[in-house]
Formats: sequence, C-alpha cells, structure tokens
Amino acid sequence: MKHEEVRIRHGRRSGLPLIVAIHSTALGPAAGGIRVRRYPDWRDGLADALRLSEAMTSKNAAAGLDFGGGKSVIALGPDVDLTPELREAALLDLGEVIESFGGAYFGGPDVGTGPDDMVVVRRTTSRVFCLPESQGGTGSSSAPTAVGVFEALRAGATRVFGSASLSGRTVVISGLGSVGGLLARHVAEAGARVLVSDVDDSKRSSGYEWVLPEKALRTPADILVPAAVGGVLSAELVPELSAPMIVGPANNQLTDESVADALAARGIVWVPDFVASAGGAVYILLREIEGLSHAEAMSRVHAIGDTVSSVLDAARANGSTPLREALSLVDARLAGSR
Ligand SMILES: NC(=O)c1ccc[n+]([C@@H]2O[C@H](COP(=O)([O-])OP(=O)(O)OC[C@H]3O[C@@H](n4cnc5c(N)ncnc54)[C@H](O)[C@@H]3O)[C@@H](O)[C@H]2O)c1
Repeated sequence: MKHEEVRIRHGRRSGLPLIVAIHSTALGPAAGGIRVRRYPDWRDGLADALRLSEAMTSKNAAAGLDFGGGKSVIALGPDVDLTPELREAALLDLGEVIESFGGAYFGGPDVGTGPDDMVVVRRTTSRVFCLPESQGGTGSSSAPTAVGVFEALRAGATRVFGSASLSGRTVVISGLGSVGGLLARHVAEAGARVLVSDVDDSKRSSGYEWVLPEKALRTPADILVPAAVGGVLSAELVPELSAPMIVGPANNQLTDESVADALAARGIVWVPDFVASAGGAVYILLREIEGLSHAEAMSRVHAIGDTVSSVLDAARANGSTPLREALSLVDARLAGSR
C-alpha cells in the first residue's frame, strides 16, 4: 500500500460507510475534498479515495504547497435515499473521523459537497476548509481554479503557438460548470473564439457557440479544455483528437498514464491536470489554513503558469512528456522533505 493511513468507519449516526484516505503527510498535513457519491459498492468508494488522495499529494506538491494528499468519501449505495437529515448525519459522522486524525488531515468540498456542507462538518471537527464567506471562510474554490487554468492555458499557448495571446484562437470547453463557466469568460475576454459543450442542455443558452457533448473532444480547435469529468482521454480517443494542446481543470483526465505518451507521440501538448487545476487548493489552503492575504494567495495561483512553463520546457529539453516531468517535480519535493 502506498498510503500512510486509511480509516473506514460505519457512521454511528448515518449508518453510511465513511472513508478517509491519507496518501502522504511528507510535506505537511494532508488536504483534500470530501466526496459524497453513489457507488455500486462501498469498496468502489474506497478505490476512489485511494486514487484521489494520491492525486492530491501530486497536486499539492507540484503547486509548492506544504500540504500532503488526502481524500474523504461518503459512499452511498445505489438505493440510499439521501434525505437532508441523512446528509447532515453523514457529514457529522465524517467530521468525527477527520477529528480522530488530530490534524493530520483537513477536508473541504468536492464532488457532491459545497461550502455550506463544511459548516456542518465543522460542528464535529475544526479541520475543515472552504467555508462560506459568511462563516469566515473564502467560499467557493472555482474562481481561483479558473484563474489557475487560464494561466496554464497562456503558458501552454506560449510553448505551442509562440505567444501567450489567445486572441483569435479557438478554444473548446467541455463542461460548462462552475469552473468551465468562469474560464469561458476569461478566455472570451482574452479574444478567443469560445465553443462550449455540456450534457446539461440548459447550458445551451450560455451565449457561446454550442458543440454536442459527444463531439466536443474531437472538434477542430487550437485548445481543448476538459472541464467536466475525469477519464475522458483514452488511448482509443488520441488518434481522433484534433487540438494540438489540451489543458483543463477536470481531475484525472487520462484513463491511464500511457495516454500521456500517446498524446506526446501525436505532438499534442497535454498539461497535467494536477498542475493546471491546483488554483482552488492553492488559494483556499493558503488563505484559510496558512493565513495569507488575498493578494499573496492569488500571486501563488498566478504562479501556476510558471510551473506549467517549466514542466513543458523540461519535457521538450529531455524528450520526455509533461506528465513525466510534473511527476519528477513532485518526487523532488517529496524527496526534499525526507
Ligand atoms: N471547482 C474546483 O475548484 C475544482 C478544482 C479542481 C478540479 N476541479 C475539477 O474540474 C471539473 C469541473 O469542476 P466544476 O466545479 O466546474 O464542476 P461542476 O459540477 O460545477 O461542472 C461540471 C459540468 O460538467 C458537465 N458535465 C458532466 N459530464 C459531462 C460530459 N460527459 N460532457 C460534458 N459536460 C459534462 C455538468 O453538467 C456540469 O455542468 C471536475 O472534474 C472537478 O473535479 C474542480
């Protein structure tokens, strides 16, 4: 097992399976979101927690944060009716598990949870971040995440097109959610032609050009932005892609690491998701746990562009892939902590 510690508990109030996985505390306390999701079996939730907590170690380390990687999962079975009462009970139960780590892990919002849920979790643990602004927190992480992805886009464009300017570039955004929506605005304001896509048909009225979800990833464009779900870039899809550059906030975009080699072999520059999507984690952890000012935390979000530049430069210089170089960066930080 690569993880330092995993606790699985049957919630005493909710009766639901609760999982907290700490992958690494080498750089500092583990930090990562609290996911509430339906799984065929709770062990699928465990697999998710193991995978996602490891990815958080990479994200926090590559972003230069003194935090390790962790993740929580409240695993709902296929037939569980998640009433507001059950949700509250599960969040209180999970807070107790988080508290039992004595500060080795901090939880925040993730798929299926938001800042308001963190107010509930805080009733049983103080080790929680991303509270609403009305509760002294910094609110949603989407805005700094979108800024970080935008910086990654500009850094990538410099390497791929010779200029950070997005003016006249065609950018396809797959997933017009909290991050995708904000990013679309940044990219449009920078002068790009923006095409958007979402499985939620109501997003058609966003005002941007619309692409059907099943066509989005293959649509001819300069830059493809995966901003919906993970596991969208597979070996089968690579020959059908047409954008020379891919960068987006979606976590765990590759179905497996070999896809990074296939993308590089086709000359497609893929910016590793755990580098590009770190803006929210950077901002929230630095503000709420390390006490930095808005300006100080935002300057660290903007620095994601510098990290992307050095990863892409190293990949070119070493004839390697951006994924390999980003993982080397993570390894170097973890090794330095030993
Ligand atoms: N919010 C953050 O701060 C943050 C930080 C890091 C990473 N991420 C990741 O970025 C991605 C987007 O996050 P978000 O907060 O905007 O989520 P969100 O739930 O607000 O938005 C996701 C959007 O994608 C759409 N979608 C789902 N499946 C789709 C598909 N197959 N094709 C097209 N659209 C689809 C949904 O309808 C929704 O509009 C997620 O993978 C998330 O894990 C988010």
